[in-house]
Amino acid sequence: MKLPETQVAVLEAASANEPRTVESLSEDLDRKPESITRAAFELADEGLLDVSESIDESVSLTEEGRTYLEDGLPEVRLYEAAIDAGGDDDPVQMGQVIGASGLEGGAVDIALSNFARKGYGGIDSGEITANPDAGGDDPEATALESIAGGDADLVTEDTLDQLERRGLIERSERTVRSVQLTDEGVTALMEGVEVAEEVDRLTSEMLTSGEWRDVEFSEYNVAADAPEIEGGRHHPLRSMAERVKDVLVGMGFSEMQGPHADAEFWINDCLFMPQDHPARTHWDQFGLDVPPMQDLPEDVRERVEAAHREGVGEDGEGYHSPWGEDMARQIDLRGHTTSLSARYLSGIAEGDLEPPQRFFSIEKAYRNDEIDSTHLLEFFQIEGWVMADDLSVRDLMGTFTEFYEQFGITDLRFKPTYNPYTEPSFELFGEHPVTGEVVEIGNSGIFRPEMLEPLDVDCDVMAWGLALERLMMLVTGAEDIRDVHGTLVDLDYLRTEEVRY
Ligand SMILES: N[C@@H](Cc1ccccc1)C(=O)O
Repeated sequence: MKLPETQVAVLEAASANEPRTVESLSEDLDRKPESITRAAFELADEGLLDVSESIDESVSLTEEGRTYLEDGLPEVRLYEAAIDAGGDDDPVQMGQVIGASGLEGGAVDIALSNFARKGYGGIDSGEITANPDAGGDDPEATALESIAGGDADLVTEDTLDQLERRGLIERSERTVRSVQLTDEGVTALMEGVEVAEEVDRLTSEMLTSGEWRDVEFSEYNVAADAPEIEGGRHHPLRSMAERVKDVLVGMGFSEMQGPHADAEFWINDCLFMPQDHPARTHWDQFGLDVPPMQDLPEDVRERVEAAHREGVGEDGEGYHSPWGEDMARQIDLRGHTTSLSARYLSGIAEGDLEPPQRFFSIEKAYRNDEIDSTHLLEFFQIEGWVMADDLSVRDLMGTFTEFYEQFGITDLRFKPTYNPYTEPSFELFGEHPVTGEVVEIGNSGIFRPEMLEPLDVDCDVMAWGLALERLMMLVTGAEDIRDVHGTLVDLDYLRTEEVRY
């Protein structure tokens, strides 16, 4: 009889007297379990082998379980501390016993609830008593040791259930396949089996040489186990950015581009932010230790300086605050992408622009913020502006309503705010779908003449900076930004998050 190579190997390694697992064959024959499984099923189809399946349950300690294995269960530590303090004779102060036990934080609550459940003693008005008869081996502690030592079968089902409820162990099931020779298989082996030339994929060489005519092709077994393959894919936040881009392009906007590290001139000075403005100290903007920006357009620089010193228009006052070129040329990581808007409005990016114009960017901004559930040190800002002859706050609100509707967000709220470069200014808020909390999602306004005139723009410009991550939180219901973006994100989330469209 002629059989493909792997089938011959499996047949020869299988025994008629005792089942052998696919894993052990895979090790002995140095072939992948999935090819052994495939060969085994093919041999079973031929009647040469029996394949049997059983479920193997494995138990392992979770991180918390391992901690308790080392340090002792919290309730046992509490009990021991209570006994040491004489709690088996008279009630003792709880604070004192907890202190002596060395338990801290959440472990204290865990200790107290299990202490009561296990009848280790009583707790009453801040005092604790220990039941002297309760000492001895704690079955859960013993079970943790057995499981760690690979003897999970010594542990009773009840204890396993209890440990699983406490989150101290993880149980997983897996199918174990074993093979055994049938009588027909034994006969075939005695009569002799040979390796047949069989291929599992067609190559271009086979096609050109004509060899494909003479070989035998193995059949596909779509039921065979195969390793999971994680293909590359876009980060969910990147997909969200792409979607926002599509929406804005659909609304007639063009994309802006520009440097992440830029002169403070474009980040702050053009935005009529005085050089002694608190946001310019390095507390929330990252300054870079690099040579200053050389090429600032001289005419724009002069007009910006004049706006800062004397103001703009007849009633202009300016800040009269110190203004120096050194600071304007200093390079920072941009704290907002409004630096791009300043570059585009000034004409240095695309030349002079005639109204109407619409521009956007979805790019990173960097701030030295305190990291928490809604802040990272860098985030994606959805920057945008519209230039036209006559714009009002209604246009701004209408644009936001239309934009956010495309993401199913219809309950926008607006709150007046202050920006040095816009008047009036509005913050935007949306409701978080899970927590119901009202979350800030952006900031906006109509650029002031003190910003526009030095940039030589003589019509209206409304503008905004929205946070992509916050939009993502409202769309996905994520409650912590760190679950979506950054080093703490769960890989499974990145692999399996559905594409939202
Ligand atoms: N630069 C502002 C956003 C903004 C842009 C344009 C106009 C008004 C506000 C921020 O980072 O919060």
